[in-house]
Amino acid sequence: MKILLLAGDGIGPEIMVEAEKVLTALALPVTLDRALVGGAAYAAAGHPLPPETLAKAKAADAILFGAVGDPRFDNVERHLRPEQAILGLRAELGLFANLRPAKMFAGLEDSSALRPEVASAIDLLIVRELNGDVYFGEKGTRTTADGQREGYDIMAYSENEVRRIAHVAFRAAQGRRGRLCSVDKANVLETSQLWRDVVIEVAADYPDVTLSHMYVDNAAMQLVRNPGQFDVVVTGNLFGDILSDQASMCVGSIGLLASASLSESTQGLYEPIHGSAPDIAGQGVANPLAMILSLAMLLRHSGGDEASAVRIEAAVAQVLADGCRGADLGGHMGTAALGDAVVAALNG
Ligand SMILES: NC(=O)c1ccc[n+]([C@@H]2O[C@H](COP(=O)([O-])OP(=O)(O)OC[C@H]3O[C@@H](n4cnc5c(N)ncnc54)[C@H](O)[C@@H]3O)[C@@H](O)[C@H]2O)c1
Ligand SMILES: CC(C)[C@H](C(=O)O)[C@@H](O)C(=O)O
Ligand SMILES: [Mg+2]
Repeated sequence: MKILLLAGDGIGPEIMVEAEKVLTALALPVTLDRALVGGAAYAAAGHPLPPETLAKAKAADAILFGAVGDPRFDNVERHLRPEQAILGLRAELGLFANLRPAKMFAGLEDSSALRPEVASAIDLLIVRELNGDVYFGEKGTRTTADGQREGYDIMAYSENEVRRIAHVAFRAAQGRRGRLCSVDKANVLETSQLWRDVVIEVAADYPDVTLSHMYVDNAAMQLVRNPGQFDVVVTGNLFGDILSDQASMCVGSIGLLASASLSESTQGLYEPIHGSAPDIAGQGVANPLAMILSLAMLLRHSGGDEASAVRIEAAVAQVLADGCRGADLGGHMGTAALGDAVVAALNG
């Protein structure tokens, strides 16, 4: 398997080193390649997703992605901003299905932003559509009739886009506890009404899955009131982005949530849900566990290597059960020490 490592910006390179340690410890028959992406690529080559990087991504079986984003480039033209790299990869590779699992690790109940008895029940999967919505609709700024500046981003979903993500979500629910909650804003948005109608149509193919619907404002509330009620949540690009960051604090830290971005093929991109964390970059304190868990998802979904994925996940669970904590979880272990602890648990 050919894996492309795109470390990116901020804490991206720091946490990527730890994932590479884990990969080395597993001694799998993989070939690794690297390329610049994000602000690092913009600084070196004038574009956040240079053609060489995109070509390498297309040729890879899987991509392990750190994070992009650099405050130095927050004011460059939008199409050259570091974040365009990840958006470009999602679009160019047809990565429409973003799986973001959030599960309470044993021993972390007191680290949740929620009460331990509420948090301990969390075992959910957010299936976020990744190729549509306001992210990819027509956007711009214009001048209104009365001379004001106006920004706009068109929210749109075609029925085919909804149908294909709905199938992914229903199949995921079949492999879990058989419950799917579709989150939308159908009381206000036409986009969401079509979303809901199509999800209901697709449900006919999955009589073994119990489908429910929830407005996104209520979903945000229910996620902190009683997160244990959720099994699989399917939602659009923007709502999924927001709800997944929220879910991360319900299980203790954004430094724990991994993700898989999947296409129609076995090719996928795997990344933590967090960003480049400029506020802690370069200090060696970033939590590498989301990155390491993203590697596990890579091996499972693109590598077909369930055994290695389970080994990594068990090692991470062991490390957390043993009390290893970085600053994000109220502890003192640095990025490298946490990576070393996972490797030790793998070998132990
Ligand atoms: N997929 C991506 O590459 C991605 C995702 C989200 C944000 N971003 C970009 O990252 C930059 C920073 O964005 P932001 O600050 O809104 O979000 P962020 O996720 O980078 O950071 C939010 C907060 O969480 C903390 N945090 C994040 N990851 C952590 C980790 N592994 N360990 C410990 N603490 C961690 C940060 O220190 C910060 O306080 C922006 O340029 C943004 O566009 C990129
Ligand atoms: C960096 C940004 C474009 C990205 C998104 O909004 O999808 C990030 O927040 C994420 O969650 O991966
Ligand atoms: Mg996000």
